[in-house]
Amino acid sequence: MSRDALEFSQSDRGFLEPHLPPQAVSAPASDLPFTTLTFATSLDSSLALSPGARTVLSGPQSKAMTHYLRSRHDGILIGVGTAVADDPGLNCRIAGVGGYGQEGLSGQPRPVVIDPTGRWEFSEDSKLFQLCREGRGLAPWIITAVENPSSQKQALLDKYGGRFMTSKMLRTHTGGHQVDWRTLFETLKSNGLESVMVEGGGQIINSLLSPQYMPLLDSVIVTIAPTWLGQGGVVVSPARRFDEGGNAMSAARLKNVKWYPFGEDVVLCGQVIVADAQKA
Ligand SMILES: NC(=O)c1ccc[n+]([C@@H]2O[C@H](COP(=O)([O-])OP(=O)(O)OC[C@H]3O[C@@H](n4cnc5c(N)ncnc54)[C@H](O)[C@@H]3O)[C@@H](O)[C@H]2O)c1
Ligand SMILES: Nc1nc(=O)c(N)c(NC[C@H](O)[C@H](O)[C@H](O)COP(=O)(O)O)[nH]1
Repeated sequence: MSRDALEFSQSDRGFLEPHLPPQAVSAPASDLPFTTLTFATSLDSSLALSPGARTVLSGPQSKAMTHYLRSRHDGILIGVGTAVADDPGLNCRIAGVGGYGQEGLSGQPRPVVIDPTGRWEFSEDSKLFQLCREGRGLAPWIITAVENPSSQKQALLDKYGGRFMTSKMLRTHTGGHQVDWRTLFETLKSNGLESVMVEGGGQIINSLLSPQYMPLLDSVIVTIAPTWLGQGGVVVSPARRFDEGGNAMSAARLKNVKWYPFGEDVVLCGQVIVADAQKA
């Protein structure tokens, strides 16, 4: 068994099962993948000390939980801010998956990176491609608005079995890009991803927690670490909502909530409450 493989107990798996994509029973036909929003946060709702900083929040048990979640999803989606800040591996290191005690790549999720302008300068040295070489992870699919991405990057993706997927994106009033999440998730499903976990970062999560897109989320699993990162961090805080009378209301709330302690952290599982008017 690989020395860096992580263990996650059967009893802990049992707790999480109701919040995960269905395993054996065939789910009703849908154009959408089962989508889980999952991230680790501080007590002041920060994901990281600053946008460019890789910040460890999860303790060993909840880190193993995140890797178990990775084994239970076909895809793992992040924004380019996270790719640039973290040089992430985005593979699954649970004992018994491909590359960690088993031949092949079974149980390894497909990394999906949202990079509208092609600013992720990845290379052979990026952790993700190192893992591909070691037979411990899949190459990424990069969702971009760039019509002709760099041929050097294209060649690297071709070499490891990744790809660019060009998607039309709207521009926001601040000059940013806005992917149509429904179309994107449908595309991921039609390319074979039956389930997707979204890991962050802040901009991606805040976007998905807008009224238009939150109906796309099937499950929410949040690790809360007993620490305050302080002001200036990358914060999960979706845009404020107002009712018909113009009064401020909460942006989103969970139902069917369960809390599980994992070491010093607590893991919150639930489903976003969606009003009838939000259902497409
Ligand atoms: N604690 C955790 O669980 C966790 C998880 C992920 C990332 N992080 C941290 O979060 C930080 C990065 O977060 P961030 O908010 O700066 O970056 P991000 O990962 O959310 O990426 C932001 C970029 O993604 C693209 N993007 C985001 N939303 C989009 C949308 N709706 N449509 C089209 N493109 C979109 C844009 O190019 C944007 O610049 C890093 O420090 C990372 O370490 C922490
Ligand atoms: N669950 C969780 N706890 C954390 O404390 C933390 N910082 C992240 N961050 C998620 C983000 O997506 C990171 O980029 C990947 O966690 C890096 O992934 P690797 O370990 O390199 O595979 N996620």
